[in-house]
Amino acid sequence: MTIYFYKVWQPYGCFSNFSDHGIYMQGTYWSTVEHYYQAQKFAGSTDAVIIPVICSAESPEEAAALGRCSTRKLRRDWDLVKTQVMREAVLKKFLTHGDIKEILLGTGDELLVENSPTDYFWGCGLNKTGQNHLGKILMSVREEIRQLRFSAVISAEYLSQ
Ligand SMILES: Nc1c(N[C@@H]2O[C@H](COP(=O)(O)O)[C@@H](O)[C@H]2O)[nH]c(=O)[nH]c1=O
Repeated sequence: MTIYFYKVWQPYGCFSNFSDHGIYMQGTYWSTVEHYYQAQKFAGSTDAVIIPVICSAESPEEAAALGRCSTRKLRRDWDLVKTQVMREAVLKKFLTHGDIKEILLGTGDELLVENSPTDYFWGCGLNKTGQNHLGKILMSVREEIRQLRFSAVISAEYLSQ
């Protein structure tokens, strides 16, 4: 059965990048994945001064509004790197917070879909034809964490022999 998620207060809200799960990335604490992701749009760009402002935004909504401001200059390679930037942040989130890691692993092999009515890149969009890149990242992070756990069990068994 497909698992749809979107807003933090809805079922599986911890899969949203707006969920209240902070991460350390590059020596800095980011209140949510969304804060980090929006700030990375400006890394190395002439508008990089906005990065600390986004980092200290009061909420993920405010961070997203700052990052989406169309008058600021995005880094030139943003379209090439944004999926990797997002994956690294989402992986860090689930490695940092054990409770939501178990929720993610508990979804087994179910299809995860960000049910955004407006976003056809990260989500599935209103008519469900979107690319669902956030759902795909979550499923790949789930697989990576599963493999890490499997390797740890095998190592422990080997050491105890
Ligand atoms: N969850 C969620 C959203 N979705 C998130 O928005 C981000 C994409 O931003 P951008 O690349 O600037 O279009 C990405 O993290 C996606 O998961 N947007 C919202 O306005 N509200 C929300 O509750």
